[in-house]
Amino acid sequence: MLDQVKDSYIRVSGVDKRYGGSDASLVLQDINLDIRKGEFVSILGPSGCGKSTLLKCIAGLEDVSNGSVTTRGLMVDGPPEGLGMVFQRDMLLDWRTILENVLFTVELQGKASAEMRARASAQLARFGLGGYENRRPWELSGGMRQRASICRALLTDPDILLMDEPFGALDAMTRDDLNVEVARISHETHKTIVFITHSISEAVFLSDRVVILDRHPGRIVEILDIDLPRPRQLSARETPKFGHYSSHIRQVFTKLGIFKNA
Ligand SMILES: Nc1ncnc2c1ncn2[C@@H]1O[C@H](COP(=O)(O)OP(=O)(O)OP(=O)(O)O)[C@@H](O)[C@H]1O
Repeated sequence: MLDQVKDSYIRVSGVDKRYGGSDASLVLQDINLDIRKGEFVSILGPSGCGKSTLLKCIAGLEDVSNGSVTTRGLMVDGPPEGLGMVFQRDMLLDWRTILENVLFTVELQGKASAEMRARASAQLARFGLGGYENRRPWELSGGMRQRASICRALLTDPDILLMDEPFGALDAMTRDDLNVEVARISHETHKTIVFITHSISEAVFLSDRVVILDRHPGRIVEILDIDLPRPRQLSARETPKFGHYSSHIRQVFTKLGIFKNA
């Protein structure tokens, strides 16, 4: 039984999702996905295919219309314990300092303490933000802000991390830098991570498996295993195997009519 839960630490089973009434159009259709404990899974697909909706269903922020979602063997019917989220917009509050922002969620949960404060400071230092604790978000670059929001998500040491296109708004160099950071977190902490992205190379670089979605309605067309050694550095992107995975995904999107000029 324990192994079964480990192999389907997150289980999405026969999930359909419509927003609105039963005659509203399907956003997700028959999604089936088992994510193992400690696995890094990316959800890759075109705009509007339902990636964020799928993540919200896993996070218990949206109800499913059919099917079920479980985490650690328990039905999801609201945000589960031990789950951290990072969004595309960093959601930092301008009137709070960076340290106060990192502490915001634990404050809401009534768990703020001197120990949490010390942990938040240590976390910020680890993410290259030592000395910025008392700055306001608008004094930081986009990459630094996103680092702070990752610190906030990690503060209570959740073993599941859901990341909704966290680096989509960042420049390419900052994004590369944060990709390496996230790969490090995954490798060192063995958290179970579900990561939404539009970027093929980001998905291949980070993942153990890439889930490829089509749109209208959103459905899984392929789940690709990425067999590249870890820990991964950016140089992994120059290897033939990396090129093979990327070109395979491009071909899938071309066949689906999503890429016209591949
Ligand atoms: N709260 C909502 N109410 C009604 N429709 C919604 C809601 N949220 C999303 N949708 C619709 O569901 C579909 C999928 O949206 P979703 O944001 O999940 O896609 P996505 O793949 O994450 O898109 P993007 O990559 O552009 O962020 C879209 O047609 C969107 O308009």
